[in-house]
Amino acid sequence: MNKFTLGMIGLGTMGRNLLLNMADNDFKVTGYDKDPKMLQKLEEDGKAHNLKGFASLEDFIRSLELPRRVMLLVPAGQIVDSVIKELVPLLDKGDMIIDSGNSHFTDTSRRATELSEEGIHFFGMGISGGEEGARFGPSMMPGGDKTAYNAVKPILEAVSAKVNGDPCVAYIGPGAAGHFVKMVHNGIEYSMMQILAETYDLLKNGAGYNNDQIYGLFEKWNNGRLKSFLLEVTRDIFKVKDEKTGGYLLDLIKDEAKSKGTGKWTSQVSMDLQLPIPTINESVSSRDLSKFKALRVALSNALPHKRIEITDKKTFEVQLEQALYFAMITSYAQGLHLLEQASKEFKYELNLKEISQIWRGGCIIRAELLEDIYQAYSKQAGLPHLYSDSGIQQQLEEIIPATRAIVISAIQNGIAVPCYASALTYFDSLRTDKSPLNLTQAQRDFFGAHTFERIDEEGIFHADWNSNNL
Ligand SMILES: NC(=O)C1=CN([C@@H]2O[C@H](COP(=O)(O)OP(=O)(O)OC[C@H]3O[C@@H](n4cnc5c(N)ncnc54)[C@H](OP(=O)(O)O)[C@@H]3O)[C@@H](O)[C@H]2O)C=CC1
Ligand SMILES: O=C(CO)[C@H](O)[C@H](O)COP(=O)(O)O
Repeated sequence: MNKFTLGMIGLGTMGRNLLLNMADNDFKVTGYDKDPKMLQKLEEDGKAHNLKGFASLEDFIRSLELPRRVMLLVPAGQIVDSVIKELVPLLDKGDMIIDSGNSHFTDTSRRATELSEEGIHFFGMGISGGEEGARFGPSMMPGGDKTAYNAVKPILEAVSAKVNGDPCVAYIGPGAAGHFVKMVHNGIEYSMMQILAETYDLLKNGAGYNNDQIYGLFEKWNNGRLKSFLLEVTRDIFKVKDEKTGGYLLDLIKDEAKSKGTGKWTSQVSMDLQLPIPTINESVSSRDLSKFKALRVALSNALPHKRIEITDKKTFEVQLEQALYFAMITSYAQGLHLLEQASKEFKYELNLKEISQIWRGGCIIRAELLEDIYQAYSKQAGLPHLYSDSGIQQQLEEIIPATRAIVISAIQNGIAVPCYASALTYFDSLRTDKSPLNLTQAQRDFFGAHTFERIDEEGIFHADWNSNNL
């Protein structure tokens, strides 16, 4: 029997579609899943390619050419460890395992170390684009063992999304760099989604737009500089009707958001690295806050407020487009700043130009704006922050006044805009040459003798605050 080039474990949404994509690109691939229904579905969908699925892990492993390339697309966490445990006794030295799920980067580091002791190459790869992306061209972020990467590079490049002919996949860096970058991608994704939710709230509850009007506005914006995958799918949501009731499906969805953890992990790491990403943090908190439905309902009854309708809708639309653009720039800026810091801390050797390039196509956060970001990092590899680029600065000058107007109007009208407000405050904090944190240092020294530095003299100082000129 001719052996298979790559085997996929986990034939759910992502695994099945990525495997079909590989088969479309003439790679001889196979799959394994514990669930017989998944195997049947793979064979039905893959009839044209004679795609084979195995119900026995042993047969699946025997069917692969040496050295074996095994890709995992199973749920992240404990399941990945149990699949690896089952796999290892069946593999030989030199074989490789590619974990393409949303694994936590610290799990990836641990697994790489454990598997290298067994002589097995392991690398973690983030993949983005959802079902459609996996099937027709995702963005992929592989990191870790370069031998293993080189062995699958031609497959990954062939199946990835392409922008101007360039594949949306590149070697990200050593260790768990691939999974780290995918995690931050998801943090940016959470932020962009929350900003769009706040925009919806402003339009619906602030300015009284109906779903059709919001669809029209998003359609108009998506034809301009805001063009992005998330704006496009959000626009389409406003059109979808419920089969049962005939009403808008969106209006029937409970307002409590779930999450699988990648946004939270991004916020947790940012705190550990002391690299602030407040807008991403707010998007994580907004999902968590939404879960207190009963409390929200009780408080809205106990503390009702009247929302004032925004009447100058024309000006409001123009300003909102600018504010939305600003908040999107800031979401990327915070994520990229975190990557810069993590690269130093974890020695990931991240190339932000290349990362913005592979995010331009295939992934959930793909957007026209990434072209400007890519240009910014192409001009200056060590750009300290996205706001430091002169092209971005010109855009900021134009859009900040409108952002202020939108945030003020939201606050006056009692509409919660945590991401918009935090993005603006982040901007104001970052471009402040003199922060008020000299006072924080004085307070710390006053009550705890924690010392401070002076602006007129080198060294570490402590003052006797109680006896000084009171
Ligand atoms: N869905 C998405 O849009 C994206 C998902 N991801 C990530 O990709 C990974 C896979 O996600 P997705 O495809 O959506 O998940 P699914 O749940 O759709 O598919 C996972 C598949 O793995 C199977 N499985 C579970 N345990 C085992 C095992 N021990 N051996 C073999 N097969 C097993 C599951 O079977 P069963 O159902 O019977 O348990 C299921 O068929 C996750 O880490 C996810 O976070 C990344 C990007 C986008
Ligand atoms: O990885 C993805 C896309 O890039 C997934 O869509 C993402 O994991 C969804 O996350 P959550 O369920 O937490 O909203």
